[in-house]
Amino acid sequence: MPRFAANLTMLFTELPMQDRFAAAAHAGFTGVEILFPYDIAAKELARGAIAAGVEMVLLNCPPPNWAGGPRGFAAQPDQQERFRSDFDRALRFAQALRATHIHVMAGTAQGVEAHRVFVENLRWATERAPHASLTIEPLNPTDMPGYFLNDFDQAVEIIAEVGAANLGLQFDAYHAQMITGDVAATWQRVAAQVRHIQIAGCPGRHEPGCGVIDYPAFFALVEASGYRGWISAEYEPENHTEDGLDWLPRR
Ligand SMILES: O=C(O)C(=O)[C@H](O)CO
Ligand SMILES: [Mg+2]
Repeated sequence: MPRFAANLTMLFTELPMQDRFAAAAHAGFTGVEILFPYDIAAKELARGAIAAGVEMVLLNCPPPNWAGGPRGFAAQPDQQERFRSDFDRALRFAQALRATHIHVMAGTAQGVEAHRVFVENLRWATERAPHASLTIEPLNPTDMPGYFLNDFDQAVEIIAEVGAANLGLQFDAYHAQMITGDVAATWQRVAAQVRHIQIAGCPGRHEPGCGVIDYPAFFALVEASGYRGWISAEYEPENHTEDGLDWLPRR
């Protein structure tokens, strides 16, 4: 059975960040992720995770914070210097938090030069942090217009081109359904590259129990593929987070 993590940027937002770790543990999650943790000192976050007994599974890189910033710039040709310094900051946070994965966000960009820069930045980052697991995640163009990485085949090609053992695919089932209309078939195509999974109901991006994705079937498929990583709940709760956790296995 895969392990389940709660995305603390989106779940338990009824509480201050420091209290979300314990709330996630109490609800039955054994891991947590925070999209952009950089507004809070890493030591403080690490204390919260340790006290609650949850593992830090993932953080995003760059940008520096969640409020109003762009969704990354690793594929933006004029931002390579900034990418490198912000990646180093993400690495320091990941080390302090003992985070399993760092999600490298491409940002809005298009064309051949963006592809070249993204590959170059990813090569640099995988060499800079040979012991870190880095991921890239296709985001659907309805929610994230103009985002460079918006297709699963494109992501698999980029991972192959970078050719680093510590770079893999972040498979968000919500985005997969939005992009391809068939999350199960997409999973079958790319499962070998997947390092991390995120889930939400589709459409709407609410609880995994609502919408067209059959999550019990998806979890069975994932398990049958031999996936042993995390599945992270990354959705906007319809109401109070605690009231919408019926989908979580083993509760
Ligand atoms: O949008 C998503 O699905 C993500 O996982 C991004 O990291 C959010 O910034
Ligand atoms: Mg996601």
